[in-house]
Amino acid sequence: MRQRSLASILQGKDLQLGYLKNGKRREVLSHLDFELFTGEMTCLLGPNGVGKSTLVKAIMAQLQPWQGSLNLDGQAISSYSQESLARKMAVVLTEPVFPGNMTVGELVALGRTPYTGWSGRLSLEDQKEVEKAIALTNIVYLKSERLSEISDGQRQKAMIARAIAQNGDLIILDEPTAHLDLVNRFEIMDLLREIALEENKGVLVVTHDLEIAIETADRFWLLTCGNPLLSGSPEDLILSGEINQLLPSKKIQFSPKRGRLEIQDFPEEILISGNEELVYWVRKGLKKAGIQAVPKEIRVQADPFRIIADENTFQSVEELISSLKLS
Ligand SMILES: Nc1ncnc2c1ncn2[C@@H]1O[C@H](COP(=O)(O)OP(=O)(O)OP(=O)(O)O)[C@@H](O)[C@H]1O
Repeated sequence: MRQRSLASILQGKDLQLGYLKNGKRREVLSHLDFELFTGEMTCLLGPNGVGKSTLVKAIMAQLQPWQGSLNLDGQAISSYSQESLARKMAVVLTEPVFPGNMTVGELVALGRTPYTGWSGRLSLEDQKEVEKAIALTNIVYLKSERLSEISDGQRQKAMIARAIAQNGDLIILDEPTAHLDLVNRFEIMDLLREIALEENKGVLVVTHDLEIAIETADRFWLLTCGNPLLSGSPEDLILSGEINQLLPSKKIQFSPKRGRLEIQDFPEEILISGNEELVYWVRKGLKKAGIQAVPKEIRVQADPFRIIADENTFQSVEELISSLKLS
């Protein structure tokens, strides 16, 4: 079993961030405290507009904090030169910004720019780092493919390989799974966690994928309007109920039992008996169909699947709903 070796790589203390608009200050985040560790994947979650990308901009040294301190590896981020910052930290943003005729191999090699200087010529060591990044992300077969001729998921892996080739201690990704299908979203997040663990890097992922993040992240940072940043393992935040800070509507809540979001107004008054799993899905079907009451008890049987209601037997949830709607 692999052991995580955690070391604090990024620290924010009493941070205040915002923008100047028409000469006026517009504060976005204040009194922000956090610590990011190598050897684990941290997911930053929060509603639209709360300031996640603003925080990423500050970490990338593109936005100067109005107050507080922001340190990378014990040194103020603002004191790094662009080149030395690029050797410490790699960033993957959502939108593809590289020309479509560039090959995957060329893109990953760009990760070595902080080391190659203006010539861009790769040393043997640079080449080794590029190969290693390509192998780690399982895209060896894509090396000669053009960016315009591969899928979104493959391109995202190539972008991650470029960040790995940069070989800093910290990788930051702003919504790396946007536009990807479910399987690719899982795969990318799983890959990022592997990299954090195997390569002992700090990985910070901004994401809206709560359920995938629960499956893959070691730590959550929850950012909600007007509250301090909440940091903890997903499991602890679920058990304490603090995860619901992300869900301002009482109607949609996180179900600790099911490990996912659920609409809370299930018609519990409908009596359904049988295997818990089967009952759950029958109840869900009735809820979605807007059926609030049925005359008598409903029984659900497994092997073969049957729903018995009012002496009638149904072979599917759909059949039951059609019959209830007609009665
Ligand atoms: N360049 C800018 N100038 C002024 N205000 C900005 C600027 N960029 C962002 N903002 C404002 O800062 C606030 C936070 O924006 P930010 O993009 O950080 O949110 P976010 O949490 O990343 O949102 P999302 O989940 O939608 O990506 C928003 O109200 C936004 O309008």
